[in-house]
Amino acid sequence: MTRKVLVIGLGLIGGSIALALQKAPETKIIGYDMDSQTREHAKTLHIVDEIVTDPMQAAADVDVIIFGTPVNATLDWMEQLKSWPLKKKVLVTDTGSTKKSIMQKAGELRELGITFIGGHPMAGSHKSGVLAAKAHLFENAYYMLTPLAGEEIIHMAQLESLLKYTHAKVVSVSASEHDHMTAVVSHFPHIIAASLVHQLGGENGEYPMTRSLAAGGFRDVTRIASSNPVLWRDITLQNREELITQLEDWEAEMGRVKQLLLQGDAHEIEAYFAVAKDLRDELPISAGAIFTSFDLYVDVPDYPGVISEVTGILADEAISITNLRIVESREDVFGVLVISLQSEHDRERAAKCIAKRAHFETYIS
Ligand SMILES: NC(=O)C1=CN([C@@H]2O[C@H](COP(=O)(O)OP(=O)(O)OC[C@H]3O[C@@H](n4cnc5c(N)ncnc54)[C@H](O)[C@@H]3O)[C@@H](O)[C@H]2O)C=CC1
Ligand SMILES: O=C(O)C(=O)Cc1ccc(O)cc1
Repeated sequence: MTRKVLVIGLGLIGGSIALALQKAPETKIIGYDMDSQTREHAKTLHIVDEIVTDPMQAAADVDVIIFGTPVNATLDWMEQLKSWPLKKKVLVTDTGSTKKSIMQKAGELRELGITFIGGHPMAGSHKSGVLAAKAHLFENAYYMLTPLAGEEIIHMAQLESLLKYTHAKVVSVSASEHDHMTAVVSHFPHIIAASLVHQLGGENGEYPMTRSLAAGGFRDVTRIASSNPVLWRDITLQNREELITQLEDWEAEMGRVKQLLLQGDAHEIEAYFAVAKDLRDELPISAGAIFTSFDLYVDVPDYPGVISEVTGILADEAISITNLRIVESREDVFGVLVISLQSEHDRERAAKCIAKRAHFETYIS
């Protein structure tokens, strides 16, 4: 019997889940988004099998409902769900970055006999919208589930058997553990990134040239400030208690740094950076990497057209590139071209065909 899945919210995350689930056998993916252009794209790009304009009507006949909406919109939909005609065994989940408020609402749904298991794939990017959706977005990333206490094992198994098509690592945690951990590694860094950009904005009057100098490091640490503001408004509002604690800890930490600078003790300052370097260098790469990119470094000789030669080879082999940059223009005959690919598999294929057809050396950082 065909399993029917309704995805509400077809942006980066909802669209990527829908694409990943296209590989699930005997599964029909139905999609809804409040934005008509998104609905149109989802249909023409075959992200879903069917687009609907009335999610309530569609929900009556589906086995699984997945919310890919910003977290405040998800709360609104969950409220509406209470009065919808649904299949008795429907399984409802979400993809939101916060979990405490959502699971509180899930408790209300449980009282009405509706099963809701919170979900949060720990992968994504600063990009948003259906056109950024990718089937492999969640590969190897953690996918956190936050069941209500006493959730039936069979419901967990049903959800996991569907999510296996995302190729993510599914783990279960409580909603409060989730909101604490994500505040530290995801939500608070967004505030810091935005604040650094604000600080740069403040330079415009007296030192307008500063922004032209914002290169490598600044761009790395502020990439996430380019994310969808509506999404982050909702996330920070829903997780504001944890974020206030993070902010207080950060203020204390900055106080410590200020003291180090006031004292001007070279040894202590070096130790501060050394401890941070060691901790940063020990971070696992694949375990829950939030923004996964598969970079391939190519040593390319310095002659006109060499970059289009490499991209042409990849195009011939139908390998998509997500990013391309030159990290270092050396003064000798070789430069390093960094190509970001969509998956480990694509990176291996790219390395092989570049080596075979162009004889350039490739390596992974
Ligand atoms: N952006 C990221 O990297 C990640 C985001 N998330 C979570 O996934 C959810 C979706 O985020 P993204 O896909 O990044 O956002 P997005 O902005 O790419 O997509 C959201 C989609 O929801 C639609 N939408 C907004 N309000 C709606 C409503 N009331 N009813 C129906 N559709 C509505 C929008 O039109 C849009 O197509 C959020 O809850 C977010 O916290 C989770 C992991 C990573
Ligand atoms: O782009 C990045 O590095 C992100 O931070 C992506 C992201 C955004 C929201 C999440 O809940 C999880 C991951």
